[in-house]
Amino acid sequence: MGTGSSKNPDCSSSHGSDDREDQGGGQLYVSLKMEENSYLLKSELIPHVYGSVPLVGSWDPSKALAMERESSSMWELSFVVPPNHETLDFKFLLKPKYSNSPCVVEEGPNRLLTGGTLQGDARSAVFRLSGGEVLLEYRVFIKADRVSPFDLAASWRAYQENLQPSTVRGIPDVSMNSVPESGTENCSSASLELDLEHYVVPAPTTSANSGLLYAANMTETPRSLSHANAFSKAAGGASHPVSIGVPTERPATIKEMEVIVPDPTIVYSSSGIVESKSVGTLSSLQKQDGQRGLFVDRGVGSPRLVKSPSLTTFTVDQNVHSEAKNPIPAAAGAVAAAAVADQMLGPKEDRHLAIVLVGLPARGKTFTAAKLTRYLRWLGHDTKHFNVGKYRRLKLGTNQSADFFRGDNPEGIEARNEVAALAMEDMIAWMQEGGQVGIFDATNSSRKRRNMLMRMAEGKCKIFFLETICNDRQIIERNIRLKIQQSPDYAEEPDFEAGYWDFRSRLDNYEKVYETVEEGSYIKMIDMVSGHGGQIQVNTHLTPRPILLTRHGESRDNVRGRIGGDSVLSDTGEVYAKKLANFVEKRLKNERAASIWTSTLQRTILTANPIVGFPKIQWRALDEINAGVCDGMTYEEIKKNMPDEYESRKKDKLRYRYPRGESYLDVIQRLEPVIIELERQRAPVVVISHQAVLRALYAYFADRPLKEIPHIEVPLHTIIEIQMGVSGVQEKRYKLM
Ligand SMILES: O=P(O)(O)OC[C@H]1O[C@@](CO)(OP(=O)(O)O)[C@@H](O)[C@@H]1O
Repeated sequence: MGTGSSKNPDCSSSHGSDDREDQGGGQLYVSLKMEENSYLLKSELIPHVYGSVPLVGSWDPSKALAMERESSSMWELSFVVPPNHETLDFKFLLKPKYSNSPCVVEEGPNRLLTGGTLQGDARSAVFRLSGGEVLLEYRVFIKADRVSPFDLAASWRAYQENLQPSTVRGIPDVSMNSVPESGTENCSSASLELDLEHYVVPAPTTSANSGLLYAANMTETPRSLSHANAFSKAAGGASHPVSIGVPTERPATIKEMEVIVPDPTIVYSSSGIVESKSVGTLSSLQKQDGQRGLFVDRGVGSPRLVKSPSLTTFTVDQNVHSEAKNPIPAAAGAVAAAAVADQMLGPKEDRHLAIVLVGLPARGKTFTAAKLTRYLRWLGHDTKHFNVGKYRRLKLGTNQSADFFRGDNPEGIEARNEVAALAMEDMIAWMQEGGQVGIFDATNSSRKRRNMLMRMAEGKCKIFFLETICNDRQIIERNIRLKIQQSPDYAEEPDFEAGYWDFRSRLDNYEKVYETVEEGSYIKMIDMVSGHGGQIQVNTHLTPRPILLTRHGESRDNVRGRIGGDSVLSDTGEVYAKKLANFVEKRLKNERAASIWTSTLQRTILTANPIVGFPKIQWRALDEINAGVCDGMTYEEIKKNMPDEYESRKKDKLRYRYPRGESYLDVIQRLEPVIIELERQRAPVVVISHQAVLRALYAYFADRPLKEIPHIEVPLHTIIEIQMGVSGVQEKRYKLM
């Protein structure tokens, strides 16, 4: 996301020790303030900061950063730098906000900021106006605090949401160098500039950055509330449409979980074979933990599924599936439920499925629901996420105290049931219009509430419960803190502690009446402490890590315009391979582990060749779309010799299947194990693959609609960095050549 505000120094030189310092994580949050002493002289000129690094204009006054008025006499500018930032030389200047003249630079030498500390005295800033006759003086203050990535992310989100100063745990908004200067390079040398920011190119507007930040944001806008006019009325009695700009909500988080899935679609056998009927793939469970070097997967399945040796926590709901013998292999709730959904969508009359979340607050329900929604949509199921909290806030406002959630507060219970019923009605109405999978996101923590939902679903859709149980105090604590920072329920609570204790007491109220699911069909996701009891690790974790997607270097077939094939790299492609190795070395230099995934085709393997120091894994699932009888032809040749095929593909590129080859839909299906594995990885992964495959993978992370997949731009010699973490999914693109 480019939070770094100053250029990174060459860490291989004398800055090595700073590197170590940085490992504690976090950034330096620097706040510069100027106080006007000359009250008599209110100037139209706005204080700005300009200085030696691009963040502050590289000494170009027209690019100086404007300070914001904090109070009638105080001006403020805050920004974030790495703790080991290079020395920043800067000065204050005065100029109008939207013009560069007049422009008055402060008197005296440059100011120096090193390690977040201002060198020398924080002397006043003195400006000479009106030909030197008038002196304007400001007192200068500087403060630097180390802040955690969570706080930064929260602050940045607040900034993006509000586009105005907000305060998140006392941290005002962050100024960021979001579009660093980019440049292209034509030289044939394979080395890269030390500063990778040099290669950043803007991501497309529909990229992963565009709207994925708040999970509850993406949920359905309550239609029942707008239809029933249950919401706002203007003073004159005229009704207003329900505002879509409702307060937003961050997903709570789960660090890692075990999924216990009484899943009718996955057949388990003790031989370690897993068959997922949802995708028709058959893959062997293979254990290769700690493996280094080249591993060749000749099948399309996951090369790295970890099987649990323990059955102790495996719970099977007999209502759902009485034959399951083994716990499932590593798979997220999202994936398991996708398989369930697939199976349940068989007969025509059963083509609607409600997945009802169950769990105490701060157990990661919204996060799970958002992931499920994304995954099911990517698989092609029409899926919607209904968040009951959003309904509650729209109908009842955001300022409900903990008392509202008491189990012995009949009005509170009634109001909460009412909004839950409204959301369920909306969900069922949407299904009756053709919607397939509805994800119903609320605590649904009592049997009575769940009975109500089951009754409403009767004859209309299948229903199963997905319970998220988390007993890890640390994870819960972290989720609670995120909730206070990010939930609209506490947006108007300036006092973090007050919000914290209110939410704690809300949680107590829920805990007193919570009833775990024992009825109907259900899946339980039970927390898991890594390494305890041989439990399965699944992919629903939030360890921030980048996934780097790139096509192979240009191939000889690319040069000739031939599709498919298995040719080697062109000269340009070879240069890219070297540059990529250089890039990977720099980008991942601070990572303890990472892996390089390629297809089984030469052009990706050769592209990965110069990369050293990381294990490489070949996946057949990452091979390019199989062009069948057209393999090796140019598009022109296909048009000339097989005009009907050419036209059919043009008409429906997503569904078109090359004779004896594949369609994009086929590619998406075979990528399922890759997605599961990518989600599960805790370390960075570099995926070197092909145009069609990367379109499908990218679409999953960027949440792009199915129909767009065959047309997504995935240029050669460009790296798409996807950041997966608590703050959602973000994207950055580097163009190396
Ligand atoms: O679906 P379209 O747009 O044809 O793109 C897929 C094509 O991209 C190509 C290049 O044209 O992939 P690749 O990057 O592997 O070389 C073809 O091999 C492949 O058939």
